[in-house]
Amino acid sequence: MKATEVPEIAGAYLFEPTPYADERGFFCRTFDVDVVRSVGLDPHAFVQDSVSRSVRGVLRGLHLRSGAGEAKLVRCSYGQIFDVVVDLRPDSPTYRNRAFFELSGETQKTVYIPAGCAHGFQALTEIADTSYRIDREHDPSEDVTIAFDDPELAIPWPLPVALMSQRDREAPSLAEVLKHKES
Ligand SMILES: Cc1cn([C@H]2C[C@H](O)[C@@H](COP(=O)(O)OP(=O)(O)O[C@H]3O[C@@H](C)C(=O)[C@@H](O)[C@H]3O)O2)c(=O)[nH]c1=O
Repeated sequence: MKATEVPEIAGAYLFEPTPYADERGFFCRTFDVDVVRSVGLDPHAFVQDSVSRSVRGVLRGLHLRSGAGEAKLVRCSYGQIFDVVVDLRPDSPTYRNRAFFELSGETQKTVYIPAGCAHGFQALTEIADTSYRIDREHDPSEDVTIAFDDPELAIPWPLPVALMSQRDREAPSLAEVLKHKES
């Protein structure tokens, strides 16, 4: 497994596994304590693993966590997603940068997203399963949502939006979220 820095987002990493393919399909390691530790992350920090299933065109996000935030490992375990990270840490050298990834069940790449960044994705295949590891227990009272179509962010979502949660549909703009954060 290879770990590389994500140039657009300070402290973010991309983990690329080496799949072993044969006539049955493939085998591939998706998490390796030694590799995670080699880039300075604590592999034992992760406390919850989750998966979401989405149908084609579903958009989830952009989500941010208030308080201490939440670092996460994100991987598309089946299908394909267009994945988006936005740096919203005011003290970061890459503040307000965006990064885009194509994650898929074929490559099994994992993105490490530092706390303080917003995250969202769109499902590109009929079914797309997205797996997470998070470093703090989920707490819905800390959920923050930013409009997926915020003009300042101008994210090039590849497909028309098929479905979104009510929370995501009603999300405020980035400017409103940042104003609230500062007050
Ligand atoms: C995210 C999450 C949700 N839930 C519950 C709450 C709710 O009843 C149900 C669905 O939650 P949501 O609608 O928030 O799920 P979803 O919109 O898929 O939220 C996810 O979006 C992507 C973009 C992320 O980055 C994730 O961290 C997470 O915020 O699952 C948990 O129990 N644990 C969790 O970690």
